[in-house]
Amino acid sequence: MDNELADILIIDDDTAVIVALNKALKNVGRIRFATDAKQAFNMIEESYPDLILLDVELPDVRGLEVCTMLKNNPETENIPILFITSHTEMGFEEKVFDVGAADYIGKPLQPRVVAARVQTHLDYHRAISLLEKLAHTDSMTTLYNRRTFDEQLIIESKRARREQEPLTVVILDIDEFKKYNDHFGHIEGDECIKQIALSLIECAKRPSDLAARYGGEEFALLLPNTDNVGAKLLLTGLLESIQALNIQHAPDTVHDRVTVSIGYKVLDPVTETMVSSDDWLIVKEADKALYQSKRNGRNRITAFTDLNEENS
Ligand SMILES: Nc1nc2c(ncn2[C@@H]2O[C@H](COP(=O)(O)OP(=O)(O)OP(=O)(O)O)[C@@H](O)[C@H]2O)c(=O)[nH]1
Repeated sequence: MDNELADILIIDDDTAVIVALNKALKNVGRIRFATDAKQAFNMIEESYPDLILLDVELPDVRGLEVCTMLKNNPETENIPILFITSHTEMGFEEKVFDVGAADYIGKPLQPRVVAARVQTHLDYHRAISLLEKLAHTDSMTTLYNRRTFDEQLIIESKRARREQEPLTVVILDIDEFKKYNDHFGHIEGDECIKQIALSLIECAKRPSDLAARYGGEEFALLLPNTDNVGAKLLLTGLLESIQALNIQHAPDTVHDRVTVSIGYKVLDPVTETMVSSDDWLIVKEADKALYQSKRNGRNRITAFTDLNEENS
């Protein structure tokens, strides 16, 4: 919602309240309204609002239940919800906060107080979202950062074991990048890293795929539900798309265009037991495969299983 007017959803069956809130918030955001819970859920599904103002008493479902449902859904749990209420009895405030509401606004409505409270929660929500984005992404490439990769690796390896699905981890590294930097300079080096990052984003297309900058000129991919055949196909496409970038390399390099070396490991529930106490083993094995790609001449893909075959 950066630089855009906030999207505020009012859920209330009282027309007078909707009109009053609309007037109070006209400079704060773009207003949508629903008069019952069913209509509200349809509107939320259409596009997630930045903030919800919710009546305690709705014709179909109680406001507290609506709030609980939204807070139990990972897609909507972070939307701030402010209750509109004329309830003044003891314990009511606690109930509102118990179901995860951000705040409540008492009736009769005071327009300036409503606008100030809503603005405060929008600013707070915007700041938290920005901090979360900064904490999880690499600012230079917009890829996820290593911390996010590490967190997701634990989650996805647990899921793969539980659901008996394959999981592929890929590590890749730009070839002879020191020579590129030494020849063209660090600014050009950064541009080269950004272009490789874009190729990764294009190749890892599934919503569950995760592309990360793992270190300086090193990247990682986490590909849930991807077996060896799928991994090979995707990585061959990646190698080709990086070759197609046609970035001239420094003199005295093995390849005259910028290339990458790739190593990967598939945890396959059919061929091996996935019980391992070391979540990082899969990364270490993908890394070993990467170094085999380097040793074999770079600009190539090596699976960890290929190493075992080479050694046998
Ligand atoms: N421009 C730029 N360079 C970086 C960045 N991060 C790491 N590097 C450079 O990447 C280079 C990596 O060099 P090495 O680890 O020696 O490996 P290499 O030259 O790529 O050789 P191989 O990995 O064996 O193919 C170093 O010169 C780092 O300074 C970055 O963010 N920007």
